Amino acid sequence: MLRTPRSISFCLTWFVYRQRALRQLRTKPVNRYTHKNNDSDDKKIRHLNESQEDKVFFHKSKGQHILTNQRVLDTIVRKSNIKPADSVLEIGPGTGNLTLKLLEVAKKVFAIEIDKRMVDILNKRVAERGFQDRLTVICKDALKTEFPQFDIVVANIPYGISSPLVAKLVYGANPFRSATLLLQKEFARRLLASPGDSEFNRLAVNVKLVADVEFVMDVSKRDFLPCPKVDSSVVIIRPKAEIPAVNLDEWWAFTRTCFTKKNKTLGATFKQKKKVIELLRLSKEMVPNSENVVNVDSCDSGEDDDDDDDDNNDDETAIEKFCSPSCLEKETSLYKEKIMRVLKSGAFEDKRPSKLSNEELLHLLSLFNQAGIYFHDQSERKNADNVAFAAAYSL
Ligand SMILES: C[S@@+](CC[C@H](N)C(=O)[O-])C[C@H]1O[C@@H](n2cnc3c(N)ncnc32)[C@H](O)[C@@H]1O
Repeated sequence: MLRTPRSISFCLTWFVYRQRALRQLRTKPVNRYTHKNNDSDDKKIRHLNESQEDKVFFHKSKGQHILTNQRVLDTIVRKSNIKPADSVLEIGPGTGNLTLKLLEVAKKVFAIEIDKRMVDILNKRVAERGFQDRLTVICKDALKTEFPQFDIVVANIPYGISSPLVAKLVYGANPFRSATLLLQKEFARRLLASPGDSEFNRLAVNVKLVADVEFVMDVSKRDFLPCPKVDSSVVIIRPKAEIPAVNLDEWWAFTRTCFTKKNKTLGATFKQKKKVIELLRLSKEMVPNSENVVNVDSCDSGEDDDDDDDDNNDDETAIEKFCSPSCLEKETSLYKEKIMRVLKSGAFEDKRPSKLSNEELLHLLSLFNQAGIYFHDQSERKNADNVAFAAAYSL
C-alpha cells in the first residue's frame, strides 16, 4: 500500500527530468563547439570564442570546420614553398589558425571570408600577434569577388564550393604559381584521377588541361573542430606553363557532352537522337543553311510523317522554324551519319570517355570542328571575367 504513492512520485520526477533534458537537446545549436580534446590549439580557440561577447557557433552550411592539428598546419605551410616576397591568397580563413602561420612566412596575406564573426576573431588574433599590416581581409563570398593579385593560394576551403572555386582559380584571369588546398578526400581523388581510374571524370579532364595536381597528404576528420563527417586530403595544383590552343568554351561544352555518361561508348552517346538534334540545332543557329546541314529547300513538306520520340519535343520545337517534321527526320538522320563518320575516322566509336587522355579528347574535338561540328556557339562571348566564370562553370 505504501509503495504505490512513492513509485508514482518517482515516475513523475523521472518524467519531468526527461522532458527538461529533451527540451535542452532540442534548443542546443547543432554545430555548437562541443568537441573535447587536449590539443593546445583547441583550448586556445575555445578560450578565444568564450571571450567573445557573442559566443561563436560554427555553421555547417558555411563549411565551418576549423583545422586544429598543428602538424598538419605546419606541413601545409611547408609544402606550399612560400617565398618571403610572396603574396598569399587564403579562401575561408575562419578563426585564423592557418592565416597566422602564413603571416609568419609571407610578405602579404589576402584572406577572403564570408562570415563577419570569423573576420572579427581573425582580426583580433592577428592584431595580438602584431601582423595586422600584412593582412588584408575581404569579407565577401569568394565566388562573387574579384581576386586581388597573388602569387600562391593556401587554403582550407569550404568543401561546398570546391568545384566552382577550383574552376575560378585554374581558369581565372589571375596567374599564380601554385594552390595548396585542403579538400574533401573524394573530391581530391577525382582531381588526381587518371584515364581508366574509376574516379576519372570531367572535373579531372578539365583541370588537367590547364594544371598539374600533386597529392600531399590525407587528413583525418578528427583534426577538425567541429569534427566533419568526411576525411580530407591536401593537394597542390600548379598551372601548366603552356596550355593547348583550344577554344575553352568549346572544350567545356564538348567534355560536358562526352562525360554525360562517362562509361558509355562515344558511339552510343552521340547516337542519341536528343544529342544529334542539339548539335544540329547549334550548327543551324551558327550558320543557317550552311553546307554542314541538309538544305531545308531540298526537303519535302511531309506533314503526314509521325515522330514517335516524345522525349525530344523541346529541341525539335526549337528547330521547327527551320523545317517540317519529315525534313527534320531526314536532317537528323544525315547529321547523325556525319557525326558517326567523324567518330569512325578517328577510331573513337567504341571508346569510352573515361579511358581517354586529354590528347585523345583534343584530337577528337579537332576532328569534329574540322567537319564543321561544334559544341558551343562560336559567336558567343569568349572571355568570361573570373567572377562570372565561377558562377557559370562548375567543373
Ligand atoms: C573549412 S573552414 C576553414 C577555416 C580555417 N581556414 C581553418 O583551416 O581552420 C571554411 C571557412 O570558409 C568560410 N566560407 C564559407 N563559404 C565561403 C565563401 N563562399 N567565401 C569565403 N569564405 C567562405 C567559412 O565561414 C569558414 O570560415
